[in-house]
Amino acid sequence: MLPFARITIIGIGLIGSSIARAVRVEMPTVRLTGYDADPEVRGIADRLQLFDDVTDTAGAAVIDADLVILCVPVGAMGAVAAEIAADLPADAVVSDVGSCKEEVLRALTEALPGATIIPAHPVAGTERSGPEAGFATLFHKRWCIITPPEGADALAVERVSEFWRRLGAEVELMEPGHHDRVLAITSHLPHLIAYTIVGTASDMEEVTRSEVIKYSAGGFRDFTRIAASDPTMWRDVFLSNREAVLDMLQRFSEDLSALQRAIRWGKGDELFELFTKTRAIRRGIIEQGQDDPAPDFGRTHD
Ligand SMILES: NC(=O)C1=CN([C@@H]2O[C@H](COP(=O)(O)OP(=O)(O)OC[C@H]3O[C@@H](n4cnc5c(N)ncnc54)[C@H](O)[C@@H]3O)[C@@H](O)[C@H]2O)C=CC1
Ligand SMILES: O=C(O)C(=O)Cc1ccc(O)cc1
Repeated sequence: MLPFARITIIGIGLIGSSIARAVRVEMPTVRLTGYDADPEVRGIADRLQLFDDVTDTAGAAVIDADLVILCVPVGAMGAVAAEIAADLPADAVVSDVGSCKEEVLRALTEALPGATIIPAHPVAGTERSGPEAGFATLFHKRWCIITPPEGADALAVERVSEFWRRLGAEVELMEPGHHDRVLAITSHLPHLIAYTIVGTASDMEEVTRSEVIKYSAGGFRDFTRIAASDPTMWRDVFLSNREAVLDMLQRFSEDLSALQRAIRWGKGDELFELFTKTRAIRRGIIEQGQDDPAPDFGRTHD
């Protein structure tokens, strides 16, 4: 049996449109409704026939939904939840796909007291955004972390888990605060570092900058892909997960200072030891089948 029959997606960007496409493939009998605050995005969603219905207001989109998934930047989650509050059916499950969970859960709970809220985070994406960037296989073999609030309805948690499994994801449950610390180091800090290094390179004098572009071999190119990620989305991530990101950043700066010292004093053995350890981590990731799918996905879905 299908976990949900009438699904509403609010925010039709990379993630919202990918969910819509995947639902069409994996659960074709589901009735899909979409809403986006941007009329141009609503027009594109109509043209691409991603939904059975695209509505002009958030309230109209949720009126008969049994699952509502908020796919907007994390800083907009609370406002969107407040917008749907009056029209949300009492038995609907509300979920989201935000990259940070603790503050989003607080915002959703405040805007929707008494609603069944089961947040989720598909750990899958690319640097691209908007409805045309999405694709149906985005979640295949990727983790989806469900972060239920304390005392959450077990059946609702299982229905949301089953929904994500049907889209091809592997589901894991996690406490929201723990999720935010894990993602701070595995996703948020790497993005911050990419934004910094590309920013530093672009601040160089004119002649060096053109050489940076000309000779951007592997390392720098990989950073520019990540640093091309959506500015609104990532501004919101850093403001929402402030504590955990600042904590990881502190540790990172200490480790960076240690490396700086090792280079200054010619401690090659320290450098070698670290690089050997990090190489093993990369190999471990590949063995688990979690190596970087994004660049290929991005290219084949242009
Ligand atoms: N981009 C990625 O790789 C991943 C993103 N996420 C999370 O998914 C969420 C969506 O991200 P993307 O799809 O990448 O962003 P996106 O920029 O592609 O799409 C966001 C959409 O939300 C709409 N929107 C913004 N404010 C709104 C509002 N108040 N009401 C209705 N619509 C509104 C925008 O018009 C836009 O179409 C974010 O919370 C992000 O943290 C999660 C996993 C991966
Ligand atoms: O494009 C990449 O490399 C990503 O890291 C995609 C991504 C961005 C944000 C998330 O919360 C999860 C995945």
